[in-house]
Amino acid sequence: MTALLEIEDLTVAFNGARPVIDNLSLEVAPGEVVALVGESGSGKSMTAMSVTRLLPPAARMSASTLRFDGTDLLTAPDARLNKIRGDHIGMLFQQPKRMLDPTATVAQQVGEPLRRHLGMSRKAAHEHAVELLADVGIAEPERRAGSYAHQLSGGIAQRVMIAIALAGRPELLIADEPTTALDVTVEVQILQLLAAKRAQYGMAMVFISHDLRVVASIADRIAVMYAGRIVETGTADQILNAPQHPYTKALTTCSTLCCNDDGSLYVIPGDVRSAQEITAGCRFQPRCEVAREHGIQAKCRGEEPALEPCGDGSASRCWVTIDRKGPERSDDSGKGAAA
Ligand SMILES: Nc1ncnc2c1ncn2[C@@H]1O[C@H](COP(=O)(O)OP(=O)(O)OP(=O)(O)O)[C@@H](O)[C@H]1O
Repeated sequence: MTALLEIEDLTVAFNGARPVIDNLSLEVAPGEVVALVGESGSGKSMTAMSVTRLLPPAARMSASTLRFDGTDLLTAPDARLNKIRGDHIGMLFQQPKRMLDPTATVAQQVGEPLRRHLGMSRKAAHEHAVELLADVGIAEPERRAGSYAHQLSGGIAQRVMIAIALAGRPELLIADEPTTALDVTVEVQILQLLAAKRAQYGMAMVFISHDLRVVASIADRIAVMYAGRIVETGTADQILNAPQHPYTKALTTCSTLCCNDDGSLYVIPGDVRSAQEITAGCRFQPRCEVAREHGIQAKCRGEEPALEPCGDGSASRCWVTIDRKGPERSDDSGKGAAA
């Protein structure tokens, strides 16, 4: 099937420093939910901002392919990009109350894309905005339509943001940590709403989260990011139940709130910033317990492994998983997945 979103060899760097996204490739099929998972600073948001071409001005981006539904996003003029962002790619962010305009009512904000992109009159946009609020599960939508951001709870504000993002019936929704700022019960409700809307409209999603638990219920496929690289990719089932890469395994342990022998909560030793100092070898190596256990730190320090297919449709960037497969490994295409 032709990919809806195609990213090949995406690299993003700031001020000539080491790239924060390094040769990343990813495809999203129509209707598919792909989760990007990794610790803070691994490059998830920069990947999303590259797709919408909304990177900070200081960022320098390159890619061999960046295509959405046949449109080359690298060369598309601003007017076309604006239209794609409004009509075809919806966006959700972490702090819904901050993303809303404090000076406009809910109805004005939900109605704005309807007027701008669909050419609706003020009255028609208001009526449709109320319908959209009801559609995302907001009780008393008429009353809520007249509310301002400061009058909304975080969960209602995120429902409003979802109504805005889905107003143009986008083919792709990019959701960047959409539930991180919400409490657990509201988080579940928002995840259920997104899953329902995805089923209703058949839209694809790039769902960004630092938490594997959160993406478990919604993702078809998961790409695990570490220090600007995809280190493992596979179906949600593969990543959650049979992770290959030591970093994914460590994230899985964290997400199950596992305890160490002494009863303390398991955390991955070290932090992602240590990867900035790595100039050769695997970026996760300084934190990798598996490399230590296998006594292969020298190899891991010497050369960075490629993202290699694991034989079951998943792929992992780790010398341990590559060695396990022996010398007949296939090439590092990463197609249909990520590199
Ligand atoms: N304006 C900027 N100038 C320089 N570096 C930046 C800028 N914005 C982001 N970065 C760096 O880019 C890297 C990737 O950031 P990004 O926001 O994509 O990470 P993330 O995985 O989404 O984490 P988080 O969930 O914390 O946003 C980080 O090291 C970050 O410090």
